[in-house]
Amino acid sequence: MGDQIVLEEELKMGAASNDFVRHEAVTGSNNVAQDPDPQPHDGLEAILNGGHLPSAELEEAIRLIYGKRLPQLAIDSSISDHAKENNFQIFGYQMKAQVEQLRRPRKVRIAGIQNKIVLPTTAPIGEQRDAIFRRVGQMIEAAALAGANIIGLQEAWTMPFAFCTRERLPWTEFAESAENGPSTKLMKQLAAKHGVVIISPILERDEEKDDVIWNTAVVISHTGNVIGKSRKNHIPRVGDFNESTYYMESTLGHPVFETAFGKIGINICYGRHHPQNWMMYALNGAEIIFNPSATVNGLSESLWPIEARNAAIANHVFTVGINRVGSEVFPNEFTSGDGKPAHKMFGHFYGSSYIAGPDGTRTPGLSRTQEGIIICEADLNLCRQTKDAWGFRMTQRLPDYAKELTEVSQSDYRPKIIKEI
Ligand SMILES: NC(=O)NCCC(=O)O
Repeated sequence: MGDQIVLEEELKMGAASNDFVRHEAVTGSNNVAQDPDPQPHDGLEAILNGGHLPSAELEEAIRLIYGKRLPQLAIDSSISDHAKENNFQIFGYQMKAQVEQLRRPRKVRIAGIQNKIVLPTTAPIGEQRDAIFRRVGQMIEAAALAGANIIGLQEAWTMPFAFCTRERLPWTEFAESAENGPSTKLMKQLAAKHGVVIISPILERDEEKDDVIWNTAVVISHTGNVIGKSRKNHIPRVGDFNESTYYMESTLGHPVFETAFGKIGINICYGRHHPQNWMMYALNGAEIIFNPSATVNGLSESLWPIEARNAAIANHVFTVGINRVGSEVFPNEFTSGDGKPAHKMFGHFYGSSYIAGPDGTRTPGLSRTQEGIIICEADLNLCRQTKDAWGFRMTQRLPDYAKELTEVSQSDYRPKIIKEI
């Protein structure tokens, strides 16, 4: 309970700062006209839960949208009250498997956390970072108190998503060592204190090797040790996602980490558009694949509910889509290379984090506008059960595709299009 009182105090501070950022975002000079979604809707779940549908139709809508109505996971009222008072959501669901005779259920509570930046992007870098540390630290505490075993954070959670600016300083000051940088130190403490695995996606400065920067997810064991790291395999060159200015594609391949709670892989953001990326983590043995993201409305929202869910189905795994939330305003104008006026605001990061199961069911999403924690108690036996039922591993004909892909990837390859003569 002591923890929870600290949590409450600190969360109040975080919520107050967040309101400030939201206010800045909509009133700052030359931003109002540029914000494509100045008053974002809270999302599908707010519509479904808004009492618009008679109960039979609501049930049918839920079945059609999510696959089925998943049983809710009971969250202690002291935790959900804390969350409400401090302006973040916390929801839990269960994805069950059939009972087997020879294997015990392998229940694991998987959590995803979506957060906003706390201070304006004009604040000193150390202060911005520490304020985010406090807020996310508090949300991790809440997730752990709700029984989460593996907690995934959003892409580059320690900083504003400043890559739109193409400026180096001050943003590259957020980069830190994956092994012993400030966020890793904090995550190690929290992981050991609560016995949870944490996936901490950061901007990495490889201090051991040429000081280069990477987009990296650090995996911290429930013991508080760093198990390893995975890096972003596909770097976007779309819209304002000017990330190729800062870092290169990973050279680490598709590592899978065996944690105390299951085998996990991390497919960072833009990698979710690449089915082979998900597939390689699954082929390397992942049972849960996290997709820490930062993406905005007007670009990817129609893709978001489909991609991680489809990957769960195609690969017989659980997937966790975690997206940043809020609007971020930068001190200097930048352009999007589309002939439109220069602006200071990156669009609206629409949150909507969710968890999907190998059987194609998914949890409802978190809000499009609010910070939150989504938890799913998943029985990992469902991976093998679905594999046995659908058998994609037997029917996917990998050797044939390997041969054809080798041919297609040669520069002199020409598509085999057969035309009527
Ligand atoms: N962070 C990132 O890779 N965003 C690209 C946009 C998207 O993939 O939706």
